[in-house]
Amino acid sequence: MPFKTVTSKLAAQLDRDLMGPEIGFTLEQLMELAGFSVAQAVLKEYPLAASTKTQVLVLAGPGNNGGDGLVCARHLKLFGFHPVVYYPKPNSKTPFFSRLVNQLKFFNIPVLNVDENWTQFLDSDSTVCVVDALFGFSFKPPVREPFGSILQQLHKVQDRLPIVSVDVPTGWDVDEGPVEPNSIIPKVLVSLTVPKPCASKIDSLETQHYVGGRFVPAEFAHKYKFEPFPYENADQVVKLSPN
Ligand SMILES: NC(=O)C1=CN([C@@H]2O[C@H](COP(=O)(O)OP(=O)(O)OC[C@H]3O[C@@H](n4cnc5c(N)ncnc54)[C@H](OP(=O)(O)O)[C@@H]3O)[C@@H](O)[C@H]2O)[C@@H](O)CC1
Ligand SMILES: [K+]
Repeated sequence: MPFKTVTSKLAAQLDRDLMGPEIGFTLEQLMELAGFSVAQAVLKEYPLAASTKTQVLVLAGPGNNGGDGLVCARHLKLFGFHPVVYYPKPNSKTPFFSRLVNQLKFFNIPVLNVDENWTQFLDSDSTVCVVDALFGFSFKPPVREPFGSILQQLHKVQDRLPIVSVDVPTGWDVDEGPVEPNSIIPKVLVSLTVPKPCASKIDSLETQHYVGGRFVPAEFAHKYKFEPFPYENADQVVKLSPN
């Protein structure tokens, strides 16, 4: 399905618009829907009935992309998966993020800190997939540590352990795509609200492309010059390619 994209600059403006005084969404509301939609994409791609594996490794970054990952982990648990979260640089700017972490503890979901051994979960015998919620549309290369080393590890295992990237494959230039030679190639990309330009660089033979974050009416989509996506029923994601 052909799709329009919005640049990183426009995506940030769209976000501010949704959370501005006129429309009035809160970050918490949008993040809940964003994380919920990523969990739905995981379930659609890796149905529990098709495998004996249930473990999912969620890598959460320091910004809102990481927050989507924290929410996603909670919904994955409700769906029947066993998520483990690696959260090396907790967001300390707002208490909301520590509340999301408390919710994970409430759900008995392990949250590993920077010093803990997260690479033990890069094991395709027990792990279904890795959710890449490290960076989204505000990422500016080059990547700083510890995230550079994390990406190197992911690059090494990506042929045997599928990566599900949230909004933007981490390390990709949001507008240009995979500019670094060792960029990760996700098996699934879940664009949020509307794909960013890097999504047009994915190879549909390698990467299944979904859009999620079902939170704008048609008029708002038209203001940002894209068509609403053909979500079915109560689905929070729609597959754009291959279809
Ligand atoms: N409307 C929507 O669609 C919604 C979108 N949502 C989600 O929000 C995402 C955008 O979130 P965001 O703006 O917080 O930025 P994000 O990409 O998480 O990264 C910022 C962090 O990364 C850091 N950082 C940057 N570059 C770095 C580097 N090279 N190396 C290391 N660190 C680096 C930077 O640190 P700083 O530079 O500030 O020190 C900061 O801490 C979006 O993609 C979507 O997933 C939903 O939650 C809500 C509704
Ligand atoms: K990401």
